[in-house]
Amino acid sequence: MLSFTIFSQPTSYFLPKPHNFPPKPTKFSLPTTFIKPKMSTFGGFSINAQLGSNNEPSTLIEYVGKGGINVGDDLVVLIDHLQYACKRIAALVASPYNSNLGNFVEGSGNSSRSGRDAPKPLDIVSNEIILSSLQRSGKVAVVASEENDAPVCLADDGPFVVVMDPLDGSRNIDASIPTGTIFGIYNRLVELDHLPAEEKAALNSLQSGTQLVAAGYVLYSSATIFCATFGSGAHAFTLDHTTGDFILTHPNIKIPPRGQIYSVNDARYFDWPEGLRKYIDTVRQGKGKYPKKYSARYICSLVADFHRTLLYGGIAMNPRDHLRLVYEANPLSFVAEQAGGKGSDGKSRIRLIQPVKLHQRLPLFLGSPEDIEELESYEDIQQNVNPGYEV
Ligand SMILES: O=P(O)(O)OC[C@H]1O[C@](O)(COP(=O)(O)O)[C@@H](O)[C@@H]1O
Repeated sequence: MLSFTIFSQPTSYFLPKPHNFPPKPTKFSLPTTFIKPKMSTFGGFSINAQLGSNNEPSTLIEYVGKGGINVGDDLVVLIDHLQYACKRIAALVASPYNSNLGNFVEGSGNSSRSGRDAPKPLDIVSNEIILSSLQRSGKVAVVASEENDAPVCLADDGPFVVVMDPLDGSRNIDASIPTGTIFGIYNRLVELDHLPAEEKAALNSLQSGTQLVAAGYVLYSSATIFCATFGSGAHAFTLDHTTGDFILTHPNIKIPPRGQIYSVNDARYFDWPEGLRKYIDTVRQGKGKYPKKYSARYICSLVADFHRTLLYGGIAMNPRDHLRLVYEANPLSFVAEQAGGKGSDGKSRIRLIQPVKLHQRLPLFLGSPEDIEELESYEDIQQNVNPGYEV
């Protein structure tokens, strides 16, 4: 039985606001710091506000629309609704002292997960915010979310299927640690239209990662960043709080072919297999193919760890069966590949793994191509001892 509960949520979250948040100035004049676009450089990657032909910065919607890569009107409408939802989540995570959140009991919502995995209030609210935006877009037939046991049917004739983790990393939320939304977009499989609703929703959600039309993530951190691929490179847009627009700041991201950073929860060292221990021991000592000692960075928030890896290079990994193929590994692998990187489960390319169930978990290694290849050469890198950690 499919369930979709947005109408029973506190109305304050779901007032059908007109789609004009925040109001757009008629003529936007740029602060000079934007016109002289070089802002900073990290690891050889320069962050620029890209100016369009009218000398104004390109917004996400302009970029995907007719003035940019022109992904088609339906997808533009979907992305417009998605970015709106993500701005609402950004505002919520930045200011979570909303009394309505108290109405959500930890572990409530439409998910049977419990213990460490039980959804937090902000997980549930973020899920509802995105679901209601996608429903209003009229462009989405099915949404498969981490927060719902089964896929949710929206508009029967919607051209797209969305898979998502609405708010990853939320267990750190009370410490204001970065969180993120992950999404993937597929075409609806029209050849399945004749099937019963539940069956076609499930099959539409289990498409292979190679069929993704678009994918990305939104990082909620010191900046809110919408990073996406539509199959022609990976591009990131930073939320400009003065106008409410996502501005193209990182066009055509290229991950460094090799980084000097590994990102993993190494408290699990003694549960790791021999190959993974050996790899980490080797690069820590600067004895790998790249003869410099590696550094460790681990936020324990997948989007944040992946975003850093995309910009600085190296590997973000979780070697145990924890992260989800459909709405975490596949979308992030698509972005990684479009930036010249790799997404692997330690043995195979992620996007070639056929999903068999919605919440399927697997080891995940994302990052610089040379680092991933070197790590894979140790062969025995998937952690099979997975006792169910408490924190
Ligand atoms: O406990 P581990 O293995 O370090 O896992 C941490 C990972 O789990 C996550 O919190 C995701 O877990 P959930 O999908 O259960 O929310 C990631 O953000 C993070 O990378």
